[in-house]
Amino acid sequence: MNLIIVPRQWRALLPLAVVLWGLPLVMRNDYLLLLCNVMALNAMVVLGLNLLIASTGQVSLGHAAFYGLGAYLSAIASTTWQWPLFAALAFAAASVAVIAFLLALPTLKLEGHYLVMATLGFNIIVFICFNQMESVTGGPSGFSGIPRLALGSFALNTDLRFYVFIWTLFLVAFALTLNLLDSRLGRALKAIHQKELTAEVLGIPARRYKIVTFVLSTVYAAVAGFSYAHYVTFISPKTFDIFYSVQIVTMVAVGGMGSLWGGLAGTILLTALPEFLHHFEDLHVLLYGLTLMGVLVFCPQGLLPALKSLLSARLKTGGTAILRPAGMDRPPASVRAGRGRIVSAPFPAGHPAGTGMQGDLPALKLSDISLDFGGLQALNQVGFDIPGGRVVALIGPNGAGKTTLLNVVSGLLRPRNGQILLRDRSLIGKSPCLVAREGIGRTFQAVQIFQDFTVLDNLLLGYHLQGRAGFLAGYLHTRAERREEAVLRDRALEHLDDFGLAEKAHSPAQQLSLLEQKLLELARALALSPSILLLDEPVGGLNPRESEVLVETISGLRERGIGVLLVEHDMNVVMQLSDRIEVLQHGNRIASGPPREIRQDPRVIAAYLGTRRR
Ligand SMILES: Nc1ncnc2c1ncn2[C@@H]1O[C@H](COP(=O)(O)OP(=O)(O)OP(=O)(O)O)[C@@H](O)[C@H]1O
Repeated sequence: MNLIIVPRQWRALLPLAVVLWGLPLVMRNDYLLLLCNVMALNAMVVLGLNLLIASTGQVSLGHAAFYGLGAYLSAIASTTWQWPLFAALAFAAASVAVIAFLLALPTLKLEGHYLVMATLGFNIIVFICFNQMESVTGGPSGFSGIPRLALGSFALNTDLRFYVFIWTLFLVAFALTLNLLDSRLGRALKAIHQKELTAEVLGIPARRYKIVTFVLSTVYAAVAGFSYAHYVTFISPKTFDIFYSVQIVTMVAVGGMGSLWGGLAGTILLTALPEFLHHFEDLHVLLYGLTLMGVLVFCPQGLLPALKSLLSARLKTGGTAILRPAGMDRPPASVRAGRGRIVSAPFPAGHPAGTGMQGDLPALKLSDISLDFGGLQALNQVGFDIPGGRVVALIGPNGAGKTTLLNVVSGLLRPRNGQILLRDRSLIGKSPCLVAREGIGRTFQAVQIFQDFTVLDNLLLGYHLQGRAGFLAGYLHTRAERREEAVLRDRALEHLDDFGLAEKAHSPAQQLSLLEQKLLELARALALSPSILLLDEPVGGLNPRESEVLVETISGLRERGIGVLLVEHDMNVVMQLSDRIEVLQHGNRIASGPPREIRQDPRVIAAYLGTRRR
């Protein structure tokens, strides 16, 4: 096997393909062949559902309906309207995609499990339609006379031929899905799944991607439905009821939610199990239930992830696991040597990096921002400017409204009234994703690093906006997509080096010390090429020596013309870093001025400095 031309993510797929294609040579049993064909159809629907779960964390309880729509629409097009099979497939897939889009549009706007409810309801409605629209669907008696699949003049009219066709189709779909998840878009989708708001402030359009992924996942079901209809040549509503949707979700849950390989394992197990348990006659339902319960109780994360954790635990106890090296908590060598400051240009050419105007012209202008949480006035007509190349500190006692103001600026909260202008462009009403695109980067009070991503992948999320490759390029891993990814990786590695993190580029981010995580989060925000950076308690939790590293780094941002809005409780850091200090108390701006004035302002001393914990 030439590992150079086989993409990394496909390497495990090749042995699977060999096993699947070789199986009919040893398995000369028509019944088992039929069972394998059913397995492949289920695996196709599960693959689509797993793509949705892996990338957005959303679950659908309506995939049986999309499977059924694929089957019925292609049956009607090819039988009633006498369309060629290829046209029937295109019609069925496109119609399902449009229906899924219309369903996702209002549903995915809402947070939580509304998609589950909506798809459950949708499945019930579609099932009723299949039964009631007798003149079109044949009603409960079913739809017969569907033409068999054929590739040109080659009819797939035996179980064996269909086996080769459907498993090959599945392997292709599996390979393409692995490609997608391994691409820039796949990285963004996984980020949405884990921390949607963090993904949004990095400029990733979470809602759009969720809708596209949902639509794509239903197309897998439609293609499986098409294959099923033209394999069995007769369909009836019973096959596509809500129980099939539940069965599909169970296969995903048993295998491992969001794990493509786990989904395949779950499908094989749950398709084959009832057939083998039939030997136990009346006991088969009980045994099936016990097996399901056993898997879900002992491996709640699913079979494959459980197996993985078991193997890695074994490796660790055997002393072969990669352990965190001693001294990991110390700042990286480059940082210790004073290289924590950004020394090389982290901003690519052609991006508006550092276009915040230097001097005292405002890059960001906040006016009369007010916001209430129910009866609590968190911000009351707050307004000030942040010039490019300056650090403006926002201080105030706990609950003064500092984080709320950062959330308003970054689009996470919408103020009751007020205006936010970034170089004359209003940010009011813009989503966090659009605000990020306008050139506002931010870090969070509690570090928002994707713990199980590598350090490099975390940083690459900050470069998402600089990529152009879409879903199709991700699926096909086109040459342009690979080239673009390579450029972004080089850029990210260089940027990591500026922060002394290059050596750990391929380590999981959870292995980083707090200082390193904070540096990574800052590096990621800077990867957006922001003109304004919002920093929420950047030195919180760090010791004085570590704080120094960050102070030096933040101070260096001035040279780039980046305007910084710094929320910080550490007064030494505030006095050291800021060009101007804004003071909030109970959502009101009570003072503003250079550090030496604020230090002596009696209102500030009374409101904040006098009451702060020592
Ligand atoms: N989502 C929310 N819902 C209701 N009240 C909120 C919400 N977020 C913040 N608040 C309230 O708004 C006020 C301002 O909170 P905010 O977090 O902005 O304060 P802060 O100045 O950042 O405080 P700290 O220094 O402790 O982080 C507080 O009284 C807080 O309890």
